[in-house]
Amino acid sequence: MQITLDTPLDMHLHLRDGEMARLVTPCSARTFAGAVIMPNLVPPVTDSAAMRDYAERILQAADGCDFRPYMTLFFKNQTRQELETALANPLFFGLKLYPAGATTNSEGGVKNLGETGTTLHLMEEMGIPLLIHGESHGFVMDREQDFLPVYRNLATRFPKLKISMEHITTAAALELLDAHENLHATVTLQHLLITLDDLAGGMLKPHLFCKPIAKRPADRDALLQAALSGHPKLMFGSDSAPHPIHKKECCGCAAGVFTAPFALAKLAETFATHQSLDNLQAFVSGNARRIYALTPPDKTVTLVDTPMTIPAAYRGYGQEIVPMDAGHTIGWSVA
Ligand SMILES: NC(=O)N[C@@H](CC(=O)O)C(=O)O
Repeated sequence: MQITLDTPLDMHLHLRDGEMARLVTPCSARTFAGAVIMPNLVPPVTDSAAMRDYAERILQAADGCDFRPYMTLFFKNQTRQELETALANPLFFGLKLYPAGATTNSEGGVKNLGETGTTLHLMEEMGIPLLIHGESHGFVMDREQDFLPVYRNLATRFPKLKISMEHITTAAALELLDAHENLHATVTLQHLLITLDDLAGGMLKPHLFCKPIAKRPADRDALLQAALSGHPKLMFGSDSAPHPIHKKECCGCAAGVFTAPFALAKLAETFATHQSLDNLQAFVSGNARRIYALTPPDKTVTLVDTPMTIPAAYRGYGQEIVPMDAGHTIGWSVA
């Protein structure tokens, strides 16, 4: 069995910077035609000059692969002038809003959502998508669910604003997605496959720890069914988020799961296992292209049902990252 995918897109990706970016960027650029690049560097990418320079470093790190970084700015109540300057860069994609402290490097995020209205009005008027890390500061298993009223409120107040609920993890978020025309969502590989049990039900698995945390079987099953069915508002966004091994295998494990190098192969295996390969194209590209009218570089990737073993670690440029399912064999690989 095999499948050829056109212009695969990763709609939520962390490439970091410096040596780490040099190691991980080719892992995505080899198989994806483009990816939405998250701005949570230290310091975060808040203005157009920093965004332009970061895009340049990513393109250099992509090592000759045809790969379009769709760049985001870290939401900071940007002004009209700042948004216009960003829009002048053809690689600019949207603004990513982090509630302050919700996840890795988000300390400078939004403290008071009530103060975001002016920028959101401008974004609506200018057609700039809003990407949100939708978690409250409550109990960890309820953070996404607690945030859903915020999505509802924003979707209603700004009906022309394209809002993406990033890396959704609950059946409740899926329901909300269907209730508002202007809501869209990304979902990761790990949230289609694992629950809290896989992470913490037995021995603690740091390489499965991310934000939002994996939820209940019913949530995982609902997300998987939606992806397998090619749900038209659901897009693949790996949230592949590399951390060096010493920040994962330690006391105080950083949140983030690294999946980029084999995400498409694992998705192909998953969709094939559920006789849903026909819907993979929509999930990994078609939906995103339609929702955002994207024209990524032409690129096709053929996946075959030839097994591959996920490496124990990815090493280079003085970095070492342990991926999800390190050392496991999966049934599919890139041809
Ligand atoms: N997903 C994560 O657990 N971590 C991401 C940030 C994020 O997307 O939440 C990271 O940058 O490490």
